[in-house]
Amino acid sequence: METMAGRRIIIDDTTLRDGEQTAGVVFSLAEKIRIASMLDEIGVGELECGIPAMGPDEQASVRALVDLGLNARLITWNRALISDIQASIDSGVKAVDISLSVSDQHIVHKLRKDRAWVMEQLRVALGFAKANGLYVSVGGEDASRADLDFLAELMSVARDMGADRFRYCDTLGVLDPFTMYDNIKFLRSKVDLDIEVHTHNDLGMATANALAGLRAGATFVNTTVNGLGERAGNAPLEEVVMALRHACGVETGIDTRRFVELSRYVGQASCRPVPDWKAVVGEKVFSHESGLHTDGVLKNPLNYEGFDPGEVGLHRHLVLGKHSGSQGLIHRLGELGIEVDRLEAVDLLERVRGISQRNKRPLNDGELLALCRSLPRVA
Ligand SMILES: CC(=O)SCCNC(=O)CCNC(=O)[C@H](O)C(C)(C)COP(=O)(O)OP(=O)(O)OC[C@H]1O[C@@H](n2cnc3c(N)ncnc32)[C@H](O)[C@@H]1OP(=O)(O)O
Ligand SMILES: O=C(O)CCC(=O)C(=O)O
Repeated sequence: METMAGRRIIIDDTTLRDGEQTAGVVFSLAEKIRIASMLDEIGVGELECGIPAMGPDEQASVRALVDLGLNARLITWNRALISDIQASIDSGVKAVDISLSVSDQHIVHKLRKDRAWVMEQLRVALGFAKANGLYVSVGGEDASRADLDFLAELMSVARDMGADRFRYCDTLGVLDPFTMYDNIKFLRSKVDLDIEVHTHNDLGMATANALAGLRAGATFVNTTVNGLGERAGNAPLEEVVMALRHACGVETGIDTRRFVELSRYVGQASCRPVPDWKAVVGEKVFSHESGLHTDGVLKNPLNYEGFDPGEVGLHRHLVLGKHSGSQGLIHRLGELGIEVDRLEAVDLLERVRGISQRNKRPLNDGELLALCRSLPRVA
């Protein structure tokens, strides 16, 4: 398997397009501007920012984003229709994703057309976009269920017509990372055209599949903040970037220290609060209660933390509850100004467990202090 060392990976974040397609999610223009600005400030290279074909409101919001003059390239989603691409041009973007259904399932049962029709639409739409000087990603919708030879043929036509890249979509999130790797490897071996991977999380493998696609040679990857997106969502920005750093040794140039701020803001704007246990940005993913873990973290955080919480803007929390051990209790009491020895801690621990089990939660400092008053020399 190839290593990724030294590879340049470009993130195309689609929070404002696929993220907003989450059933029931709507961003106001002010929210879109703030999200786009934050993504730009932390160094995300490209933002898929809307669908001008939807009409005047969407066009106006895309135009407002263009007017911000961000460093990030703005790209819009389009069907392979001249009218969609014209709406994007009118909205001021210089880059478009031109989407075509590429699986026979979609071609026959959704579009009710055939492969020749898809090829012809590609020629017409791509020809129009390139004649207008646009940067083009050709989006292969449902690529993961498509015939690979047909995909290679379509990519080859797209490349010859000047397409800048091909977007390989696991639209329904049905791939596993091994198949993803093989498919991207195959397409890379057949056609010299950059590949962008777009992965969904229906089987919980969006991040893994995104990484597999990149490892196989894709250079662009789609993400959304918090993994928002159709159904079970897309590959989360924060997971992809941190996994690239810590599992693959690849730096994207993104300032990860604002991930939590960004995540909380998008959670609020989308009315989809972030679960405490959400990988990378959940409030409690650096909380430790278990005795052996707490002891290990106190000795050296790397014993039980894959990376420093500060890397993403989080803080570590050590809590005392049912699973605690004496070292964690001694440490916390020490912070509260109470010195206890191991024997006293073991005795107190029994009562800590009892309170935690009765209340189904960790203890707060008031409860701890009250417990300590039962110690003869503290009372
Ligand atoms: C996988 C993805 O996420 S792709 C992005 C999908 N995003 C969205 O749908 C959100 C925004 N969508 C919209 O605002 C609207 O759906 C529009 C403006 C795109 C189209 O609206 P309408 O014309 O009213 O059609 P409607 O939404 O019902 O779509 C159905 C039609 O689109 C056709 N269609 C679907 N995909 C495509 C495509 N890639 N290219 C061309 N036509 C397509 C269907 O075959 C169907 O055509 P038919 O009515 O002739 O059978
Ligand atoms: O660009 C495309 O073709 C479709 C992108 C998409 O959102 C998907 O396939 O899930």
